[in-house]
Amino acid sequence: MESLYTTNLPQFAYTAEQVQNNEKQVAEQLGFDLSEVMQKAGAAVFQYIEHHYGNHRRLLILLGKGNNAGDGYIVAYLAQQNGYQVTLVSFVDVKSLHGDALGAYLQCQQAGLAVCQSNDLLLQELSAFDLVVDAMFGTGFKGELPEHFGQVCTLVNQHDNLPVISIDVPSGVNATSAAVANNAIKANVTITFIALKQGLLTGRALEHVGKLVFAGLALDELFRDKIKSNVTRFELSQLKKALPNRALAAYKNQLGHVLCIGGNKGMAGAIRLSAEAALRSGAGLVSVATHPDNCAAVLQGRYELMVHGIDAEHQLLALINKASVVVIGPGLGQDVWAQNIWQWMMNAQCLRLVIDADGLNFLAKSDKCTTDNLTERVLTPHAGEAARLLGISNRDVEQDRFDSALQLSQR
Ligand SMILES: NC(=O)C1=CN([C@@H]2O[C@H](COP(=O)(O)OP(=O)(O)OC[C@H]3O[C@@H](n4cnc5c(N)ncnc54)[C@H](O)[C@@H]3O)[C@@H](O)[C@H]2O)[C@@H](O)CC1
Ligand SMILES: [K+]
Repeated sequence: MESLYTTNLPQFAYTAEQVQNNEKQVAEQLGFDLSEVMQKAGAAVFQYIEHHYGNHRRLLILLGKGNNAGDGYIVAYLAQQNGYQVTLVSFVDVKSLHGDALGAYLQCQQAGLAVCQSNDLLLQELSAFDLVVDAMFGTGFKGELPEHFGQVCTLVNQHDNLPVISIDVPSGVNATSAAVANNAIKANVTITFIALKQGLLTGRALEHVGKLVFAGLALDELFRDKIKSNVTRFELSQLKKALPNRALAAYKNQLGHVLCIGGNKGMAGAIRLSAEAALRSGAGLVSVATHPDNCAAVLQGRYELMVHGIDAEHQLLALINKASVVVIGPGLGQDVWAQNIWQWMMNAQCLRLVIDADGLNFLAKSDKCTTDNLTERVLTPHAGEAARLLGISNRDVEQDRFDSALQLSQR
């Protein structure tokens, strides 16, 4: 039988809203209604279980009230039909189900599958199960988990040997912003449908997603062609393809010259690592401008580097004039030596500037960014540095990493 899922993830990612607002139209254009799409979603998850957890015969399926639960009911139905022992636990009154989720529930009911309401006794007995299917919340989730959902997620997370498959999105993860609710479930595998959700790709969400698997449900290609994505996912293999081929007769002066500025007294490591990374990723020439005390340490064992001790910032001029890309910040520090270099650089002309680490700290303290004359700038903040640059808390950044990145790019 044809595989209904793949571990080769698409390149483009979308918000939950983009998927919700467009899946119906895309499905209809292909001649499906959404209840058929739900059947396909359930079938893809069940096929994954059969292929990868086929000897895990006792399934616990945790259900909410929306269409994510609808997918869970379809998985339950298919598993029961194939001889699995299935226990369904709903955290809402099944009377509140409606639409396609209700249809999927009725399909289970007709097949004789009973649904338990969440009950403490059952939750104490997780060792009676081989696999948990998380169908509590999907793309509809925002904010914090209601307490009784959070309690069961915590319990499941504590059972290290109990694998969890999350349907579409791990419950408690916001599929758009990558914000993670308290007590969100930690999946071993998340099988996501139709289009990759951007919130599954970054930050703390990664710890909850586990292995990410994609099931296009036959809608993915049309969806991708019709809907513009604002988030592109890169894998190393794609980055390799993006690098131009080297001519056989190429020589180092034709392959770019990176200048790495940083490494204060006693902090040679970061600038050495960034310079070495530039060499390894293919730069023809790499120069380092660092504290004079670091020259020997930076050069040690990496004799391709051209290392310059900087006593006075004007010494940078000759180096910048030769560089095609300048990196400033790794191990730069915050003292007078570092400040002088930073100030000088902010008035210098260079085509491309990567600002990292202490460079970002200086940038956060500047009342205005004096690098406006530059044509290309790349900032590489972690969440803490991004928070400083935006004048917000780390938590605020983690609540929406995409929006934070967008705000930074617009400054
Ligand atoms: N037939 C369909 O529409 C299809 C739906 N799909 C599934 O449907 C999912 C989306 O379904 P829904 O839009 O119903 O949403 P969910 O099933 O993700 O969420 C259910 C409900 O939870 C509520 N909710 C959100 N945050 C909450 C919070 N913090 N506390 C309490 N309640 C909260 C929402 O208002 C929503 O009504 C997808 O993730 C996917 O699994 C797929 O099966 C494809 C087909
Ligand atoms: K889920």
